Amino acid sequence: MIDLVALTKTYNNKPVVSDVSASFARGMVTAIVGTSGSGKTTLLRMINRLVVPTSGKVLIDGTDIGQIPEASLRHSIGYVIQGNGLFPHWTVARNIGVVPTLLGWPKARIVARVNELLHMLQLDPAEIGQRYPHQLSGGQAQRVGVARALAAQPDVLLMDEPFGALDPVLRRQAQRDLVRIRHQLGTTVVLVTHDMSEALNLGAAIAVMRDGRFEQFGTPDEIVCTPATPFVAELVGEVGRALRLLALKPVGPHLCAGEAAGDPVNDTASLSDALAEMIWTGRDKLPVVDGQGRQLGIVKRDDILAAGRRAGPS
Ligand SMILES: Nc1ncnc2c1ncn2[C@@H]1O[C@H](COP(=O)(O)OP(=O)(O)OP(=O)(O)O)[C@@H](O)[C@H]1O
Repeated sequence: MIDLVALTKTYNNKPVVSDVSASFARGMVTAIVGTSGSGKTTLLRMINRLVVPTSGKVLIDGTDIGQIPEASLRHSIGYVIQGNGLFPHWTVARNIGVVPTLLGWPKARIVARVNELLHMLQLDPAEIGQRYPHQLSGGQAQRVGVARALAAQPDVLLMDEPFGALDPVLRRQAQRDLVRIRHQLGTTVVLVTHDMSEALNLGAAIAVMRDGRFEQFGTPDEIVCTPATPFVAELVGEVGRALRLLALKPVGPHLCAGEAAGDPVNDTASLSDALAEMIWTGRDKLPVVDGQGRQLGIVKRDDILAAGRRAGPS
């Protein structure tokens, strides 16, 4: 758990982060979203003390990070930035092993850890490990940057616009990597992005930042359905709100008994994916299966439409 307590940073008497208090849940992705200059990066960098707060504090699992020596703090928190920040004259393997090396891990353990991370990020250690950063594609370099941040098994991973330089296909892949990593490792992730769709897709909680403050801090559902201010509503976008909502909800809870023809959807697919499949194939119900391909029931178009409708009087 990360607690921000009245966290404030001023530069030249101008507040850049103003009196922010919030708790980010352990093992979850918290997304910080906002326009350029709203203070997202400054807030993120106060969590690993790359920026020292003017006042207030950050607690990680109850410990004030101001009390932890800087070197051990940085080593215990993974940090991923846009453009990956790899050392250009070092091989991929050496780049990934940098923090374990600084921590004095035995060589064999470092090699094993580097290989394990490359495998986890679906990169072939034999092929990629000995390359230099300029010999990698953008997507590969981004994955190596993530592997490096995870090398010393941090509990917390800070990510600052980590997917900003990737094309849309690689971006989706990298987002899926993040979901998998968090699931496998239970890492607490704080993700800075200016892209509300990315925040809604990845965040269990979302902080919408403006002028150094949190305008709203809530679940994706709350941000979409009950935006706290006109600014949040504008970021979410009035148009397409129903589809955003459907993208957040899985098919599973909307299952019902019955028969339907054609290709099935998975119960973990989103309602928006199920609806898109219905539109594309001209069906009004789809068979639903679980991860092992077992039939669970069907999902109906009318139920999906109802799930995307706003609650309360229209
Ligand atoms: N070291 C610094 N000295 C003075 N001002 C700074 C410093 N670092 C950041 N700022 C200012 O603080 C404000 C917030 O910057 P920050 O980088 O945190 O915003 P951001 O929301 O991450 O923006 P972006 O999305 O463009 O990266 C900006 O006005 C920036 O110019």
